[in-house]
Amino acid sequence: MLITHDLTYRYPGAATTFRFPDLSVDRAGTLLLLGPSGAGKSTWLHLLAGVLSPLAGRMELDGVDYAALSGAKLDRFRGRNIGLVFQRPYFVDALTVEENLAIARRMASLPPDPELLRTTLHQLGIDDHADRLPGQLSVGEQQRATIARALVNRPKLILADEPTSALDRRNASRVSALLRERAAELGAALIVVTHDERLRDDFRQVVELTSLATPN
Ligand SMILES: Nc1ncnc2c1ncn2[C@@H]1O[C@H](COP(=O)(O)OP(=O)(O)OP(=O)(O)O)[C@@H](O)[C@H]1O
Repeated sequence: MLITHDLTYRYPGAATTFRFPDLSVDRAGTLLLLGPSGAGKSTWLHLLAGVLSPLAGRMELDGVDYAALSGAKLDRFRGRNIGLVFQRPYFVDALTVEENLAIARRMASLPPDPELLRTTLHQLGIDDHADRLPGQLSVGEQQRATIARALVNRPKLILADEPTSALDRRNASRVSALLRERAAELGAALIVVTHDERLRDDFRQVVELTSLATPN
């Protein structure tokens, strides 16, 4: 379960501070954070991912307090427990799709599991592309490969930043369904931040945001 309490963040030198509503997301819960561009959604997701550290407040995932972790421990915690899906895929271009997935496991110090990689790619309908380079996939296929990579460590929490904004209606609906199905299968909590209104009805919890920034 993910819990946050009184989270705030300020970019260095900024005149405003972001204040985030408290969250409580159960194991296998789904949450959509819906808001306009610039509201602070990506900032929020980076905090939840432990990529940014809050100015104040607490975050806990399955009883582990983020504040107790730093450096390599935090990287390892993230690699093992949090699956990240960004709007644009970040792959190692010179490696195949399957090799990119294998790296995600290695970076989290998890043992190789070729069977799991193949199964995951199959579930996402891109097993035919396992041996291709990421640049040889369509945008929709790359997005599914990104989701596959977020799943191969069997995370407790999946965080997705605008996973559907660049996709047409059919692919957006497919990606939304895949994220929810795979999260449910893993028993992982799923949080999606987006301005894509098309996702509104797909999620159990929806939090609508206006700007989260307030003057210091
Ligand atoms: N590194 C940074 N330094 C200073 N300000 C930043 C930085 N990153 C983002 N911001 C500012 O914080 C605000 C929120 O940005 P954020 O990316 O979190 O919004 P968002 O809701 O995800 O928007 P979008 O949907 O356009 O990505 C914006 O005004 C942005 O300019």
